[in-house]
Amino acid sequence: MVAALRLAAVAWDSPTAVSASRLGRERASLCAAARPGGQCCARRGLVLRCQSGGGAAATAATLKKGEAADAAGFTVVMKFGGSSVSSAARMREMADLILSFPEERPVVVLSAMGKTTNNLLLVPPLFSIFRSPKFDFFGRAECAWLRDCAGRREGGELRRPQGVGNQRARCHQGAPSQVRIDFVILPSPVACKSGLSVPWFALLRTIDELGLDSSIVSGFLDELEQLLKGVAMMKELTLRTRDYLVSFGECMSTRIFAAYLNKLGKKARQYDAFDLGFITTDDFTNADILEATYPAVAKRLHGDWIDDPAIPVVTGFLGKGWKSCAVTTLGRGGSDLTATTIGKALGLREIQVWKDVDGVLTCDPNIYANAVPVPYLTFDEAAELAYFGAQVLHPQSMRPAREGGIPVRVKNSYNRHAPGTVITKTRDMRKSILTSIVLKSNITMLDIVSTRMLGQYGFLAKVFSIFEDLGISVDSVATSEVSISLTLDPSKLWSRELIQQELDNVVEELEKIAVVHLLQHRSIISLIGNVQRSSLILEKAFNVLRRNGVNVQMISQGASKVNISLVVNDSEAKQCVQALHSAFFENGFLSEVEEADLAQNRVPVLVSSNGAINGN
Ligand SMILES: Nc1ncnc2c1ncn2[C@@H]1O[C@H](COP(=O)(O)OP(=O)(O)O)[C@@H](O)[C@H]1O
Ligand SMILES: N[C@@H](CC(=O)OP(=O)(O)O)C(=O)O
Repeated sequence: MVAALRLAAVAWDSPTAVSASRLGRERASLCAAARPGGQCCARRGLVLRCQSGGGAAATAATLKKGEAADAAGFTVVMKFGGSSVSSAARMREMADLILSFPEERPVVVLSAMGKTTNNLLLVPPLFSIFRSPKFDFFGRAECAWLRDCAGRREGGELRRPQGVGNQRARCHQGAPSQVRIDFVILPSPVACKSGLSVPWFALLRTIDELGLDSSIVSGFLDELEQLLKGVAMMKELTLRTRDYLVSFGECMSTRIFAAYLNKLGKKARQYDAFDLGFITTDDFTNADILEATYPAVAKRLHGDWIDDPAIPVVTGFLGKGWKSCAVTTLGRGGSDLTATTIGKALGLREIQVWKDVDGVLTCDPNIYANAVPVPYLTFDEAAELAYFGAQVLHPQSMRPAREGGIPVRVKNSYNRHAPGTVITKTRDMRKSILTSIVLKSNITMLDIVSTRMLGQYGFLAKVFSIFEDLGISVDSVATSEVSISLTLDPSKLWSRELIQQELDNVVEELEKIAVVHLLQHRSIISLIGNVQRSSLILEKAFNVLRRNGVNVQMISQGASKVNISLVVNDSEAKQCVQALHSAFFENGFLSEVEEADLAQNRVPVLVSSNGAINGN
């Protein structure tokens, strides 16, 4: 397996930009030259072409910090999330932002525009409805409409074909799923009742407004339509097909942005991550990046730059399964991970992730508007924060940055002069108590009390082996000798679409050795902070919760020691976060503690990222 991976790392044959018209041909050659040694080379497509033949051993090792940057001229990764590139105006601003740092030589990583990924995931059920016998007429009308929009521009505006409104009315009369039908057959191509837009309308408008040629994406749109028809016909959307489907978002946004940079006279080259060298596990929708990725990416970007310098514009979120050779995705928000992987592969000075907020905040601004930016974080704090539900960073994204020792800067693309958050291996924790509060809702909790059929070791081991056998991951755990309380992440259950059945199985298995209480609609509130101050954090937190009449149902402090998790009822959770935020961040609590420390002549502890004590 190791040998196969090493070969796969260098066996990429990947022209820098694949014209849409080539895609059909590429797909036709699918895996025809199937891999005698297991190595493969990805091209766009539901099934990907594999390359036969030996291939040289990996020549490029992951480059040490600074080495590659010097040789290839790259200094930073600049990753722009969907919110930063949601329209033509935003793309213009991002191009301007990149060019406003002439001293930098960036590798650009882009997500899909706006909510494209969500919207793409919404389309297959719609197509299924339209292609069902009952709505066949509308199905055909819809396909014609899409073709019409893709192919035609009139006075700079996309026009829906005649009669769509009528069809909508008819549809309303007979449709059992009116809401869904509303969504697709909308009065205007870019807006609809639900507030969502069908992805490619916004995309075509963007191309138009940037003065680019729609041929950049027309091949993709044809392919997308074929794919959707296929899904509707098969009445099946596997995880593998889902990944392929959503990959269109990043493949198109990067092509548009690279074309726009080129139009501005700034030479850019588009890369699909699955062609660039991103090799992953075959866990569709949640793939892990394999080690072979680093040398492959470094070699390719480096080589291309030497041959013909151009700003690389890379698709975030995507990879290639090392066994299947199919397009994989890195989990929602995975473009952050793409960025840090490239940062580590090239040994860059800094990784910048540009968002729509002023950095990592003291809590989710959607829960509490008084949230303020956190200026510094350690990789451990950021990872814990992401893992426990802060949507701002992908949970795995800190790993490559930590391994490569490369600072990550979270910046606001809408407010570029705001300092943002700098994430590094260690930071001065002397004044730090609580850093951020994270809420993860809709958690399932299990209280498992031994019936003493097994000894202590046997009990714990058996409980965890049941979870392992059923492939369910556990988030937080609190144990005593004969009981365990633990929480399960709903997304990990939902992603496998077996929610209730799986829970029933777990409970049934556990009941063979324990009394089990299944508690749903719970939330985990994670207090990310300085573990050296955990007593102070807990004292303050419990005072606040008591005053608010909230009962904590489980407490857990992870081994990383930057996180204390409290489980409360879903219904109380938001109010708890707001109250905790006010108490810790808004009422001079920090100054009070500092004064108390000074009065007691206590020298605060200097702590590194993982809680190791450096001084006392
Ligand atoms: N602690 C937090 N700090 C900052 N943003 C947060 C936090 N928790 C949740 N968020 C949400 O994360 C969003 C940014 O992440 P994301 O949508 O993935 O950005 P992008 O798509 O630009 O990469 C913010 O708009 C905010 O609503
Ligand atoms: N487009 C993907 C990947 C991503 O990273 O997006 P964003 O950077 O906008 O969170 C998603 O929506 O999950």
